[in-house]
Order: sequence, then C-alpha cells, then structure tokens
Amino acid sequence: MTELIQRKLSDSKAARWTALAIVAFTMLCGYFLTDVMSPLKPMLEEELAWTSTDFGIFTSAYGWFNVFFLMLIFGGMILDKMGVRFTGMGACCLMLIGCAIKYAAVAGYIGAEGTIFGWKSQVALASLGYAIFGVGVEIAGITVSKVIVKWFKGKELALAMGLEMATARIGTMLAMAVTVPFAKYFQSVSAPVLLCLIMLCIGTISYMVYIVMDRKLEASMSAEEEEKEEPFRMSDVFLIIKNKGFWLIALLCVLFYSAVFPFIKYATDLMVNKYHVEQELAGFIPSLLPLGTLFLTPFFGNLYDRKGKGATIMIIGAVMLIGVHLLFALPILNEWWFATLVMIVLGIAFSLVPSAMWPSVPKIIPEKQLGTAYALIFWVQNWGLMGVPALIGWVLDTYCKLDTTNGGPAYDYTLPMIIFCCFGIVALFIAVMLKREDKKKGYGLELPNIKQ
Ligand SMILES: C[C@H](N)C(=O)N[C@@H](CCCCN)C(=O)O
Repeated sequence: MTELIQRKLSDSKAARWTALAIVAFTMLCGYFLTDVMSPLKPMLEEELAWTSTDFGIFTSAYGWFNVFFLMLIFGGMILDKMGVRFTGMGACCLMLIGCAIKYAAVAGYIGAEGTIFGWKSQVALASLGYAIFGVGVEIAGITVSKVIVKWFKGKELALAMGLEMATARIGTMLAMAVTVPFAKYFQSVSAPVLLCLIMLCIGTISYMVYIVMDRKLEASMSAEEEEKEEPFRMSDVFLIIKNKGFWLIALLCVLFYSAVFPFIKYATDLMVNKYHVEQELAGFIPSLLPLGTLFLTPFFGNLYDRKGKGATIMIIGAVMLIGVHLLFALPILNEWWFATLVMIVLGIAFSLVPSAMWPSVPKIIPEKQLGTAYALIFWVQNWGLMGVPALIGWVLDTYCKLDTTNGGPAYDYTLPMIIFCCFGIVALFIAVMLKREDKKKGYGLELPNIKQ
C-alpha cells in the first residue's frame, strides 16, 4: 500500500534556510542605509555646511511618518490583509524611493539652495527621503519577521530570527566601517549613499527571488492547511490590544531598546568624557557591541529553540542591562579596559533579550494577526527610539555640563546613565510580569520552539 505524504516546501531544510538567507540579505541592505550617514557627520559639516541641528533633524526623520502618521501600523494591517509578497515589495519600493530622494539631495541634484519651512532645502529633502525610507525599512522588518514565522514555526524559529538579526547587523557594521573610506576615496560625501542605492536594488531583486519561493511554498501547502487560515479582520486589532501578554512584550521592547540603541549614539562620547579614551579610538569600544551580537544572538536563539526558557532569558538580559548601566554610572575604575569589559557584557544582554523576545510573539499572537502585532510593537518601540536620544541630549545640556579649561564641551555622564539604568529596572519588572502571565495563560514561553 502506498501512502501519499504531502511535504510542504518549508519541511525542506535547504529551502527554508535559502529563503532566510534571501530575506536576511534584503534587511542587511536596509540596515546599511539606516546607519550610513552617522560616520559622515563631520564630512557633512565640512563639505555641505550642515550644523549639528541639521544632522539632528535629519536623524530624527527616520521615525516621523512611522510614529506620527501611524504608517507602521497601516503597514502591519496591509501585511496581514495582503500578505508578505505584496507588502515586502511595497516596502522595498519605499526604501528605494526614499534612498533615491536622499541621494539626490545629498549629491546636490535637488534642493541645493533655498529653504523649506525654515530648514535648508537640502536638509529638508534629505530628511523627507530618510523618512520615506524609514517607513520602508520598518515595514520590511515586520514583513521579514512574518516570513520567518511562515517557514520556521515549530522548527528553528529563534535561531532563524537570531541569524536574520545578525545578518542585518552586518549592514550596520559595514556602514560604520566602509562609509568614510569610501567617501574619501571618491572624494564625495554622497558616494556611500549611491552605494546604498545600488545595494538596495540588489536587495529588492533578492526579495523578488523570495517571492517565487513564497509562491512555491503556498502551492505545496495542503488545501486543508490553507483553509485553516482565516482572513484578517479589522476587529483583530482590538483582540491584539486587549491581550495583556502583547502589551508586556511591547513595553519590554520599548524599555529594553531605549536603553541600548540611544545609549549607542552617546557611547563614544561617554568613552571620551568618563574613560578619557582618545577621540579617534573612542568609537572602537562601542563597536564591539554589534560585533558580539553577530555571534551571540543566533547562539541564544538556538538555545531557546532547543531548551526553551524564553521568559527567563529575557529576565537575565534585563538584570545584565541594569548591572551594565549602573557600572557605567558609578565613579569607579575610569579605565578603558573596564569600559571594554562592561561593553562586552552589554553585548551579551543585547543578544539575550532580542533572541528570546521576537520569537516569543508568535506564541502569544495568532499567525494571521502577526503582522499587525509586530507593527504595533515596532510603533511603541519607535517612540522610545525617537524620544530617548532627545531626552538624553537635553539632560546633558541642562544638568551635566562641566567647566573646562580648553573651552571644548565636557559632560558628567552620571545622570544619563542612571536614566538608562532606570529603563532597565522597569524592563526587569515587566519581564517578571511576563513570566507570571505566561504561567497563568500557558503561552509556552518557557517551552522549546522545536516540536519533537
Ligand atoms: C529597529 C527595528 N524596529 C527593530 O526593532 N529591529 C530589531 C529586529 C526586529 C526583527 C526581529 N525579527 C533589531 O534588533 O534590530
């Protein structure tokens, strides 16, 4: 007797890891452009006469449309209604359009003279481009999360998410490492943005290849499986926001990421002011952080897949975060090697929490609502990513300025570090509540992701 066993495409190891590699590459290209302008700040000031305020306006533009126009939330709903193929391509197009506008502005093809709303036209147009790109890359982020759940649910879900984050962080590291030499080689501050545009085109082509795989995956799913998938309804949004577990994850996300991403923006300055590291070498110590997460995020993801303990991993990460910021705040061991050790511990914490947090969302929210749920979490997180750097900047200017003999600005970083530490304390409290909620509701956060 022959038994017909229908195998889904995602049951093939080669197929699902190939799908992951393709979409992770698209994210690498997106993360590259996200951070490409940071190392260029001095060149923008010298060559294009940008001020720090111009740079601040430009940097904050990333979140404008996502936060104030709720573009991310609409993106999540479109994702759940229209699927990963349509939304992913839409996100790639937005990234391309945004990057093209940004390049045209920085290269001086548009807005070279005059002002818009009192801002230099060039700054305003580059910001507009970055704001459009910000919508694209964030929607791409939630789409790729849903893609990974589609292929890896019940399998190596956390490892796959960890590898995707690690690949994306290569984009961040490339931005830090190659941008300035590239701009200097071509003697043009806009050359790295053009490189990003080319990379984004390749990233978009790579997503088109994924679309072909996605069609094949769906064709390989049994009719029964497809029928089980009910369509997304607007009322589902209320089901998500009524879910306590969802809010605990969203709060943990905004608190945790607010204590890491904005900290990185000030970390070089902290190394100079507190640990007396030379300006030229000061960026090296914070750069260890993304480097460490490259290896550790997939490692902890794999651990979560096989052994479980997701809620416990998040608690440990939050405890480490508190310890790190406390050590940076205390007036002890103001030595570069001590700062390096503490930064390595932060790298471990920054691998622990994301490796457990993102793969835990599908355990709390049904798959058909996942796009909207990830979008809502990103939206809450974007408030922190936008507001906290501004808060720390204001605190530094208002309360932490020191008198110097050489006339240059110097800061006492104790208060900002205490603020970061407080985010960690509240994050720990939320992580403990999440573990209790998991026990009550049986989400399975402490269980392995791989079903035997
Ligand atoms: C900045 C962005 N909103 C974000 O949170 N990115 C996360 C990765 C989230 C996707 C997980 N599949 C990050 O840690 O970079």
